[in-house]
Amino acid sequence: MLRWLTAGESHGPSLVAILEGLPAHVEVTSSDIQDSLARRRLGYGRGARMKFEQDQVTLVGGVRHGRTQGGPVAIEVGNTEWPKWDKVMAADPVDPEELATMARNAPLTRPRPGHADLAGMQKYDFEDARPILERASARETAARVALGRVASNFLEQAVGARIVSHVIELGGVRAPDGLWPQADDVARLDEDPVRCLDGDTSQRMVERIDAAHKDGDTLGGVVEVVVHGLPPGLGSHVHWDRRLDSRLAGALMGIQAIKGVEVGDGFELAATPGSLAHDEIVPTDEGIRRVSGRSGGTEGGMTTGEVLRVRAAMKPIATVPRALRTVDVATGEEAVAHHQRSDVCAVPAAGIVAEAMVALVLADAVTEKFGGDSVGETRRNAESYLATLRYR
Ligand SMILES: Cc1cc2nc3c(=O)[nH]c(=O)nc-3n(C[C@H](O)[C@H](O)[C@H](O)COP(=O)(O)O)c2cc1C
Ligand SMILES: C=C(O[C@@H]1CC(C(=O)O)=C[C@@H](OP(=O)(O)O)[C@H]1O)C(=O)O
Repeated sequence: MLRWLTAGESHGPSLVAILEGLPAHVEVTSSDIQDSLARRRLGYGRGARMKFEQDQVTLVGGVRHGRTQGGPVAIEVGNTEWPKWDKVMAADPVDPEELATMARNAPLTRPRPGHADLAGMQKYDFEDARPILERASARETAARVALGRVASNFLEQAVGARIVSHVIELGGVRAPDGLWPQADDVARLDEDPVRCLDGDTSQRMVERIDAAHKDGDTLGGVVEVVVHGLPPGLGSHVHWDRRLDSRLAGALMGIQAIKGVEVGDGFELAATPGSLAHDEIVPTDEGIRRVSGRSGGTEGGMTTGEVLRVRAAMKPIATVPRALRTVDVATGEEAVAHHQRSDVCAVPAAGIVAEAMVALVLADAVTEKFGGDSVGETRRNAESYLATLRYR
């Protein structure tokens, strides 16, 4: 079983993340993690902060000479903007007179609709939205992507599975149906401004972002995560919380701003007759296969061994430049929501975060099915399972 946690605030000194339960000998380096974090910063429509801030990775524990040791992996993602926030976000008390002179520390009393601000202030008893928004911010997804890279190295080394995501819809512009990336398409997708496989659609998505930016508006969209090379039988039909689709859906819904998840053709299947909705099973030279991939590679809460495909729908960025109405909680009067800067659209980045969440769920399912205290042992267990499958 894998366990993982993140801690840290958006403008704190760093984010920290711990992953426990991985076997020894998973090859991973700080530069692998740095590469994955750089991918999360990509994407047309992200705000100024993505350009001036850097992620500084330190592997604090669990890895020696490029390999895991079997203990918890601890990663720190430092934030180069910290010196500007060292008083406002200090852990220890700061002289209130000094704080009072800092514009950055002015209480945020006009909660932004679509954010955790108001419900968080009510729940945690704060008159200032700062302590809420600092932890609610999607800055935290950097820590998840760092852990996700360790998990995805494990998946590739243990069972040969490879993960790739792409943007299939952005601001209402939709890519043609049926386009799925191969694992080797990652570099090409990373070069596209919106990580879309289809060049014409990508161009229209970029134009839509430009129009929204000009209008003081923001956009959402849909990402799809595709995993090649998974064995059949990860997850289980026997109980709701062991079903892989349930675990994937929970993990994806746990990403900031994700409002819907589909497995395979998801909602479209609900409108399709049964004769056309399922993936027929046929004998082939490579063994028993499905003729289509509508189910998204799971049946009965288990992987089928076909391509896994899950989608996540992201709502538009909530800090809308064209100010939304709110209430100033200091006065009780009508007001407009706080806005300093924000992304116009972060759908491409959400795809990278979704890859990380899928990697963590699958790595957990692989350790559960195959066990192993070294990655070699996990691999041997997986190979022996595959070799003895009666129906393949
Ligand atoms: C990668 C990523 C980047 C985001 N960037 C912003 C942003 O710049 N501004 C903003 O208002 N919300 C941004 N969000 C969404 C917020 O973090 C916030 O959590 C969300 O709007 C609240 O949604 P929830 O109700 O699903 O938690 C981003 C989300 C993700 C996944
Ligand atoms: C910092 C990151 O994303 C931030 C997520 C975010 C939000 O409200 O979620 C708001 C923006 O931050 P700020 O309000 O400070 O401009 C984004 O830049 C990041 O992804 O590393």
